Amino acid sequence: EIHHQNPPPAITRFQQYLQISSAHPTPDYTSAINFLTSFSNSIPSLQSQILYFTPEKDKPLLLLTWPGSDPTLPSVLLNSHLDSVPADPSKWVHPPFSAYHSSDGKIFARGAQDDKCIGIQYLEAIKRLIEEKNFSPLRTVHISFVPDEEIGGFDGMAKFVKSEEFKALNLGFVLDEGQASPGDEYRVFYADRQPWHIVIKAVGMPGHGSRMFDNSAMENLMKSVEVITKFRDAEFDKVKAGLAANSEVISANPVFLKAGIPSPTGFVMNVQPSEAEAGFDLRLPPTADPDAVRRRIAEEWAPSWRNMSFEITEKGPLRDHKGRPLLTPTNDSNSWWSVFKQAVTSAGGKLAKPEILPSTTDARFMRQLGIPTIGFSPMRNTPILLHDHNEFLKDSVYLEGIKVYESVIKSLSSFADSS
Ligand code: MET
Ligand SMILES: [Zn+2]
Ligand SMILES: [Zn+2]
Repeated sequence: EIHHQNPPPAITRFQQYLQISSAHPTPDYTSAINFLTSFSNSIPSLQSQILYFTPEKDKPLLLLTWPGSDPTLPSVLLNSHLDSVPADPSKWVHPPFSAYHSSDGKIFARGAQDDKCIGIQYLEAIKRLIEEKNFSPLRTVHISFVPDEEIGGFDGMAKFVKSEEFKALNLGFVLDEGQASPGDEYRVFYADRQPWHIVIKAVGMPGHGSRMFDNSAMENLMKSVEVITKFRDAEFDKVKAGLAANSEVISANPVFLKAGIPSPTGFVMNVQPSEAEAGFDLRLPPTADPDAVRRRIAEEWAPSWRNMSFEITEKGPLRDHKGRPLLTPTNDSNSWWSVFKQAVTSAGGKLAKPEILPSTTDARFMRQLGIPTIGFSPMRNTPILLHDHNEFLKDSVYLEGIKVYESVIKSLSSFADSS
């Protein structure tokens, strides 16, 4: 039972972090970093530094370090991102940056699940291990708060992993964000799907709105949209038939359509335009063959014989430097996994069968370097609301997550035998 008049300090701090708007397109990174730095300064033995990877120094990355007693051992990184996707206040029952605490314990805010919860839970867990349990780690533990994850991470984690500072961390294992679990078991992720942004463009004959003719830009675009929709349905049918999980097929979802000749009242209605385009968000599971997808796009989705062209923007790596898919083993061959799993169990939690994440995180940049990385956000009995209106997390679930991290951080940082 959480008292609303006098909530525990951990709840108040979570609300304070949520009240800082770090939503795109204008994330307030400075306030977020100031808040986190001042909290971290109040925890003994945590060191902090701010790194920048853009010349404008407008995208800070906060790196905290809890030194272990044996700094020669590979260290543990706990990662989260500072930013969030935008929120349209008119679609929310409570303002998205109010962190409103309802009488049934829900804390409403953009970022409550994705992923400000885990960033500050890491710190609360470390604070308790130091102040209440008098625990000191064998391995060094690093905590990173990175910018720009939601826009691809290119000025954030993608640059960080290439830096000297990153190499010096000598990482053995990374925890990054996962997703909420509607059931009793925590979900856990060993891979991500990789995003490709596809824009297809059609050109064609312009003409009077009344004329029937072949090869208009609109006709060409709509034929392609039909072909892509068929592909989408076939992939989705595998999921509906129970043959594959959502995250094990290729998703191809339309995200914009752009055509027509603007006029002061809307669009010119009696002219058939000579250009039209559409955008798709594709997500490829690690098992997908990227060359086959590229061929399909060129030959079927945007064939030049239909006056189509296309652009593929691959938002991150699909393979490591040895050409292997980006997967972290979740079996006994990975002793980090065994330690992690045991720690969740001893905190009273249970892990669901490890999954591929349907969306994409910064974990891909660490996995590309061959560093074992697990996606995990300890939220169970919680609806999946990331990027949705009215995103919330229950206070009790949030506090339970801190206990899980206490156990996980303690075990990972005490783990003596690295293989
Ligand atoms: C485009 S990189 C990933 C951004 C975001 N996390 C997503 O899954 O959509
Ligand atoms: Zn997100
Ligand atoms: Zn996220």
